[in-house]
Amino acid sequence: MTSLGGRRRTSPRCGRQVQRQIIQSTWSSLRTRTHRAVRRMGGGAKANATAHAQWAQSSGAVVRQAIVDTVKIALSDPKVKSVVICGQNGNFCGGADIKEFGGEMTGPPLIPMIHAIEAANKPMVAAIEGNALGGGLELALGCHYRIAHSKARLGLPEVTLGLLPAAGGSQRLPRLIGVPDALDLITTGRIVTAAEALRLGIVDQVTEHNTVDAAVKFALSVAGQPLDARRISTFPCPRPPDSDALFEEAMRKVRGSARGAMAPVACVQAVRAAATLPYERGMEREKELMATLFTSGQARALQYVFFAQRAVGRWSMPSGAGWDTSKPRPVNKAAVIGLGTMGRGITVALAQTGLSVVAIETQEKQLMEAKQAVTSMLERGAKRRGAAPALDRISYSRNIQAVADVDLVIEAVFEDMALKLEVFRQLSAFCKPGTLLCTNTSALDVDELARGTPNPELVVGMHFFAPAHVMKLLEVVYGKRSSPQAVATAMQLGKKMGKASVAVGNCRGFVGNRMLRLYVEQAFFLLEEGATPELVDGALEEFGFPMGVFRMSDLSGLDVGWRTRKAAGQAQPGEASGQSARIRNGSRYSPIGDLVCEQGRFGQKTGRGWYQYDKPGSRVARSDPWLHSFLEQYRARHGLVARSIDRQEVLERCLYALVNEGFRILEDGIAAGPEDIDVIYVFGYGWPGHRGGPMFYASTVGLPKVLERLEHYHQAHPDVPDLQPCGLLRRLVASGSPPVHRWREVIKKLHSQL
Ligand SMILES: CCCCCC/C=C/CC(=O)SCCNC(=O)CCNC(=O)[C@H](O)C(C)(C)COP(=O)(O)OP(=O)(O)OC[C@H]1O[C@@H](n2cnc3c(N)ncnc32)[C@H](O)[C@@H]1OP(=O)(O)O
Repeated sequence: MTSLGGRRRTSPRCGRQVQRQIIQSTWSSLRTRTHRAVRRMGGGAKANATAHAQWAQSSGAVVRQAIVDTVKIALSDPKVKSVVICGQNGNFCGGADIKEFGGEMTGPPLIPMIHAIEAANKPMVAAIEGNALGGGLELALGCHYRIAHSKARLGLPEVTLGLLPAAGGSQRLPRLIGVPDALDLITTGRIVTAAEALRLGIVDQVTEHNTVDAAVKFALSVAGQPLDARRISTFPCPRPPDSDALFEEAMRKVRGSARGAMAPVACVQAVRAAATLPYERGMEREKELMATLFTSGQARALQYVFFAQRAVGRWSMPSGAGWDTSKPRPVNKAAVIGLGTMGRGITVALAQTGLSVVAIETQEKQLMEAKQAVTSMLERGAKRRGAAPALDRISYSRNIQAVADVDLVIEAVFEDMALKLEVFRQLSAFCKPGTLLCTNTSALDVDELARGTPNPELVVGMHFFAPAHVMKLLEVVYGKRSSPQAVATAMQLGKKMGKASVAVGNCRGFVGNRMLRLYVEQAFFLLEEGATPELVDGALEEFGFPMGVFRMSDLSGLDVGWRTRKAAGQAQPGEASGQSARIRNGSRYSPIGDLVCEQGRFGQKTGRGWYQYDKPGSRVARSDPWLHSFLEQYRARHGLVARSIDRQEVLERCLYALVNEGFRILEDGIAAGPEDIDVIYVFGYGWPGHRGGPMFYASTVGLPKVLERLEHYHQAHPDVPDLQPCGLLRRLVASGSPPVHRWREVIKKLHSQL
């Protein structure tokens, strides 16, 4: 048996040898070690040489070369009976280095390397600790056996990067675990635990102990046994009897869930090739499909989102404080105040994270209902994950004094400033010193709330999205006086809850809702000018949103925005006609949404909204003749002449207005960079990931074009000041429209000149 570091040990039990190949799968930090290892190998590798290597294009070539060489040596050495391939530092291999995808491929190609491993005449065993993802799992699938640690995670997440598993993964996985499960994993990129991998048949054994030792023991036990039945590429692909229907259903599902996204469709096509073609032809199809995806704009956009998601973790505040200078406080116990829909979801999310939670609701009946709802949400989640529900982590109380020993409170009462101020006053009296006070609000002023407490530095906003235990986005809103430590604590808690957490400044609507207002407003204006909800929604859904603006409004309830507009003094009762009915503070305003609400049409919950539904609560939207004649009468009353509007105009008006506000947000320093806005939109507002978020999208359209179209629409609608192109957009265009990752430099310069 050969050990790490080039020392050779002989198995005391059988005297046979196992070659261990170390694949280094962490990304940049170990490059130097990679090079050292390469030099060692270059200096005359022996059969027992260790390859510390990295799965990356630049050094990935080195890894592949090392694997090819070492496997060759191991196979030709009669003393070596079996080979174990493992990672280093507890990690098998997380897959390719995404940053290197644009570069030239050098070194031995991956596919022949995996084929050589599979064709080996000695048992090749993958010892999987940590992650085996993407190319990492494809390598493991080329091995004859896979032994995983119980904490390992396995998956083919390529689809989330706009790709498909193109090193044989799309052809081997269905042969190994069958078409339905392979389709699920490959089209969703879902990552599975070792236990699920064992149940699915991806791994042969799971160990709680040292994985490499277990794999070595296993490798020795199978040395000399025939391998023909272990080469996955030679397996016939099990074909379900109704496979045509299965693939059609899979195609319908991916087309419905990721509208316009190419990768999930290509994944279905690749698995279909595995099920219908001999392996070699399937591999050709896999290659063909990957060739289209690899250089596509969609793959670039999704890979941008991957890095943007990580970039938002490196948050900063205008003061310069940020993730690298602010230490979060430990949070072991938290309280949630108010157990409506949001409070319940937040309670579930906290309990699932492993925190002790005190859930407080003053009304007995509501408390009982909430307890029941939270319990069933936790039970459903636990069943899905195959874990025990975290019921005993939650205690329920009607008394706000139960917050006395918590480290952090999330207030989730009704969106009413007076009510929230009163809750914060009580919290300040009952919490122990230093308790962080968070408000779950989608629009209220965090500074005003903070001013009402003796310790404003402990106050931050945590804007969750409904349902809070499911939606991935969290806006962490810092006020003028929030301490960096308070922000760091909220950001870390968000990360622990598995949220894409984005730190943003305090302004009306924060980032997401501030931009959304402009998007919705343009949709209303388009209705006034001649569009229908169907036309607007059709254009937006074709663009890739899961729901257009009107369908989404029906789902979330029209009354929510109406209440906000009434509170802001915008919505006024009655059907006044004439120009003044459509002007607020000197700017164009559309009362269409208010008038629809006055009819008691609040969307799905009332069975009527922008569409009609079979009954209240039903989800299938049907075109509503009432709405169309309402629009005609409205236009007639206001002297508006309907004109023909095409989908292009719908997209430009709605999306560029939203993007323009994004530039204003960057200019105001409410978001630190375009990545923050893009992550908020992709994870919280259904912006299609394959378009990369609104700011990335603007860069792909071309900033000069966005500027020109905004100027055009502003000229056509001078009463809509929001359409006036933002100064930052002009500045970026004047500086040659740099790529999105360089916008921060321009923004920094702009801020330094203010
Ligand atoms: C023409 C055919 C060519 C075929 C070539 C072969 C193709 C193979 C396909 C693939 O393998 S695609 C890649 C598949 N793998 C993944 O998608 C995994 C992505 N990574 C993750 O899921 C996670 O990072 C992790 C591995 C589970 C680790 O999670 P953890 O929370 O511990 O760390 P992070 O904060 O996510 O990442 C740390 C650090 O590393 C960077 N990074 C992570 N993965 C990659 C990667 N695949 N490529 C480049 N860089 C990666 C990440 O950006 C972080 O760095 P930062 O500087 O802090 O941003």
